[in-house]
Amino acid sequence: MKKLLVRGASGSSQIMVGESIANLKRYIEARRTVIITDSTVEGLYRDQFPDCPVIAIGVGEKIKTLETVTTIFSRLVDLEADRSTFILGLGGGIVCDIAGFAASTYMRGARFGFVATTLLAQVDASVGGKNGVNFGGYKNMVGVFNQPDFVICDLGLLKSLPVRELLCGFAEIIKHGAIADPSMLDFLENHRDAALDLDAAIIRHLVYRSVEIKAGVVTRDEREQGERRKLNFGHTFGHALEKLTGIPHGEAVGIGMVLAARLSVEKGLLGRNDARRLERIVHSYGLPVRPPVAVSAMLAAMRKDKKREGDRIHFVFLDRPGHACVEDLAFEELSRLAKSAGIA
Ligand SMILES: O=C(O)C(=O)C[C@@H](O)[C@H](O)[C@H](O)COP(=O)(O)O
Repeated sequence: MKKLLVRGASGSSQIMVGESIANLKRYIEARRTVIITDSTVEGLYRDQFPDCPVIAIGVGEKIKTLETVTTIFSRLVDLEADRSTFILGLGGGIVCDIAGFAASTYMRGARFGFVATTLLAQVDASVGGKNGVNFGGYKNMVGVFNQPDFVICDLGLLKSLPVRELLCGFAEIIKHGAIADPSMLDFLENHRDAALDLDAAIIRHLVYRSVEIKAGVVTRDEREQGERRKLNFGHTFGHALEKLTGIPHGEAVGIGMVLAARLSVEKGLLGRNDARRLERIVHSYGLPVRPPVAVSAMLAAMRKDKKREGDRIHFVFLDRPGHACVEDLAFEELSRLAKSAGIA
């Protein structure tokens, strides 16, 4: 097991890559803990849960709402949970986002931690202290920055993931390589089969390196005033796609990265071959690379993105493989770029 630290205003968060759910009792006091999970994870791992009350929510992006949080609050009240109660989110990105938000707001804040059960949650969603829910169909519109005490990334749990869900996690791993580490892109190309087979050493390296990159960025810019915006590479198009089509987050981000790379070429920042290479990598990890809806519709949906400021948005480009830059861009300029790139 290897540990990494995220330092935030609300405290530090210990990310344990390779720790096992079997050791959970070392990190929590079962008699003071309430577990928030989803029905799928409960069905798979209930026998490995410590002996404490369980709140099981439904599955899928559609339940990432304030209504679900309200249900959780009612259950916490019924259970007589108080501020000394520890909330353990045990599941994928949606469970972690909701559990972190419920914990951060229940009685003005209870302590919380996560066991991240999906690849996407381990390399991205559970790390960094963004907790929240969707609102009005738009992604993560209501939430808080608040670091979990710990995150357990049990790599053994990944074996039970449906393939489509596993591939979504690779989208965020590719993103970390694309924005911060060119050698990770080489690694992803050279070890594709082993990575997809969840070879222990390869997946440990990819999860650890992803968390290392993200932990560094978040520690330097927890509140997303500058560098953290780079973690949104592919997400401006991605979130619009999720809103319009309901495709899973990782697939939307994969397509979003391909589009953002093409706009980076159009802007004269990135070489055409580098954009094509990124597209090949995304495709080779079984992820779609073409948007199922018109880019013009995505551009319209982006106007509701929470990163929008007036008629401008912070858009993440690549200026070389393994390096991102952020520009404050007018929507008009974004449309013009998309048109001249031939994608709108
Ligand atoms: O942690 C971040 O910061 C990120 O942007 C990482 C994203 O991959 C992640 O999907 C995040 O939840 C998106 O945040 P949002 O603020 O764009 O909703």
